[in-house]
Amino acid sequence: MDSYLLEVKNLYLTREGRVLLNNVNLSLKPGEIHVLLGLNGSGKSTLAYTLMGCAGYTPDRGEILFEGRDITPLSLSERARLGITLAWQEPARFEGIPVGKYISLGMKEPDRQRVLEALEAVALPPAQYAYRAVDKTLSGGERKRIELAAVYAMRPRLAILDEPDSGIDALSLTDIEHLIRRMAAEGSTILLITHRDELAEIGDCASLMCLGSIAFIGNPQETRRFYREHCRLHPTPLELMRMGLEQEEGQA
Ligand SMILES: Nc1ncnc2c1ncn2[C@@H]1O[C@H](COP(=O)(O)OP(=O)(O)OP(=O)(O)O)[C@@H](O)[C@H]1O
Repeated sequence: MDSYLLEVKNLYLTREGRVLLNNVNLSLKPGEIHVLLGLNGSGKSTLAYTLMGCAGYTPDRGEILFEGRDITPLSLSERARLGITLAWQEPARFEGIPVGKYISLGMKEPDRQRVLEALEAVALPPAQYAYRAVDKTLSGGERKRIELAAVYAMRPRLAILDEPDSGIDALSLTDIEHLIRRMAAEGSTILLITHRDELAEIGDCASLMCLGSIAFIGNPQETRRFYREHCRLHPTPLELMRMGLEQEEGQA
């Protein structure tokens, strides 16, 4: 029997009368890179916040298991202590502190060498960036890379990366891919959230989220194809039903 690092079972979340997560089921094996694709507004970030235990994202029903343990009742900081981390879509601003210090905030023990490695891993030359202040003179893409460096530096058990590619140019997309592979090689399990289907190729497995549900799970090529053929912003009920049928046929 497979043992999973993360198992999401029958997760539902309703906010302001809207069902944002609708019976989500997802399993990640240790060391796996799992890509979660989906259009804008399909519920990817909502799932990320719910997995992380963010305030206001307590599920109505369902379970989140981490190494077989039910972590659904745990707070964000308790989950962080288990080694779960979320790289936000909009990186947090700690105005004024040096970049190197910011990167070391989440590390169990200060390790200057690891901070420098983390900056190199996101292609930011340490000599230029380690002592520079985290402030509005950094570009959006630089902030994003610093956030990723901080996640890398802390060696998380599970890293939830919410659109690490947004605001980053095509050239540095390669750096991001490289970083994600490196994290996985060092033992982190990755849930990579994106709506750029070309990024799915770095996954061991890929899922597609649609209207708060997982509409398809397969290998990256299958999921990409399904995404390209079926996903548009407002699928009709008939299209949704067809998606369900095709997924079932694919699994039969
Ligand atoms: N706190 C909230 N209250 C009500 N609706 C919300 C709340 N948070 C998110 N939503 C809605 O839930 C839906 C899913 O949003 P979410 O941010 O999870 O989508 P997403 O797939 O991450 O989209 P994107 O790719 O644009 O980041 C959207 O329609 C959004 O407006």
